[in-house]
Amino acid sequence: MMVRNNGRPQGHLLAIFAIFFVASIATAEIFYTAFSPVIQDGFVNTAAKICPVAQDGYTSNNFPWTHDPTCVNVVLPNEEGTGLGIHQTFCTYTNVNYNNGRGISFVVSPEVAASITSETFGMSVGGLEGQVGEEMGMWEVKEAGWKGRGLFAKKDVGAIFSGESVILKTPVLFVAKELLATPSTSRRQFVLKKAVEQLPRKIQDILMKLDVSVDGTVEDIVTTNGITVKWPWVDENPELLTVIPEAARINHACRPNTLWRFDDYTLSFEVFALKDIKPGEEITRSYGFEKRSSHRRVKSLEANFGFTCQCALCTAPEPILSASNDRLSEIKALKSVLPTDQKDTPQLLGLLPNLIQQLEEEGLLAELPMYEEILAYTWSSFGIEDRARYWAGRARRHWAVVAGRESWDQRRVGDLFDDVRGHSTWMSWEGDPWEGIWKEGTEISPLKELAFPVHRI
Ligand SMILES: C[S@@+](CC[C@H](N)C(=O)[O-])C[C@H]1O[C@@H](n2cnc3c(N)ncnc32)[C@H](O)[C@@H]1O
Repeated sequence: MMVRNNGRPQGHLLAIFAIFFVASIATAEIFYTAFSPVIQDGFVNTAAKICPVAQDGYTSNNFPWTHDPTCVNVVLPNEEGTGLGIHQTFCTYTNVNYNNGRGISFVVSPEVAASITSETFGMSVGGLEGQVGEEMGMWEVKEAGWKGRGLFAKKDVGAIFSGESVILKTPVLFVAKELLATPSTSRRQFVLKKAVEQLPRKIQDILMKLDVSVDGTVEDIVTTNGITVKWPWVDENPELLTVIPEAARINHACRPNTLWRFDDYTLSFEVFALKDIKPGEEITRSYGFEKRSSHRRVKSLEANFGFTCQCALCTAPEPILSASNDRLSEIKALKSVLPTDQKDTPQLLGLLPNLIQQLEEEGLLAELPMYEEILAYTWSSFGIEDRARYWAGRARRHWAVVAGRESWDQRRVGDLFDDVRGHSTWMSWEGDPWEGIWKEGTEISPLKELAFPVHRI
């Protein structure tokens, strides 16, 4: 039986290193992978209607779908990318009633479909919809020059504050990225078209009017507007492209004013403000590559998304671009010398304030709280209360934006902020924290940190 547990590990740390290394490791899950014993190939035999999907060890014909799945067998490229590999089945699964009649279609393997439980369907964010974004008059779709149309904060409402939700919707389409890599063009297009045709008419019309890049097929709509999410409920965590028509209008910026999160349990997709957005300002998100230098960023966006970036940074005058490139190099260099051995922890006091400052100046805000939190634990471990509290306060504020006000991350560092001396990291460093910290001929020095003002939070 698959166990779904969105809870995260509790407990404290001389957390500095744990955060570093554990943050990137996905929460371990026990995955239940089902295999559909009868796969009908919709392309070969379009009359075949039944494509049973195993659920919790039992087999049911169409749960929770309102249409019988339609499947195709395709050949995937092999792992080396040098030729064709194994055959794989992908099917269209639709629930036309999902989320108060918004509807939802998946074009995925039977294993992925089998991992979607009735619980997920019961937890849809239907109740919250209608309170966020469009319906609240927060934003509107308008012309955005070279970028086509875009999403803008409405002029006649106040600012959208950092952390505030801008869009909270369920996707209407999920497509396995693997399918898009197959050479079986007609089979691929067959199931993709089916997935749209089975959705409610209103959503079909909205989907088919989204921006396109090549030929206006459903595949083109999916690749132009889809956002990549990982599906953690089956082995190998396949990537799915998901289309949320409202979010699809958001243009790319290398220094965006929103971030998004996808809850793979409730299937809710939320776009939220990363910083305050003024009335009339364009709402942007990053499609990726934001840490690369300007030239490489533009090339990567062209290669992966087929457009030449016209965002504020990419079109900025040369001195601004080169200052940004310098900061990006500095950020990379600082990250590369961060200590990986616990005995070198004191070096963090010199390196992290510099890194945080560069990230802040560069507008790479999403990365701030992790480093601020590490710094807070470091000061706490050396028994310097005001500095531990200062950095914990900053980390807590930034986590509340980046991970959410109710997030575990925000609460975790909040524990330190609320009671530094009672925290498990307090005075946990054994020995003299200043020993070996000044390295002859290097800039690794805590002096920079000591120059940081300690504000009352
Ligand atoms: C997901 S859509 C965004 C909304 C789209 N502009 C529209 O009119 O619906 C992605 C497309 O918008 C355009 N676009 C998005 N961000 C851009 C940017 N920074 N510079 C130039 N074009 C951009 C590109 O044509 C891209 O293929």
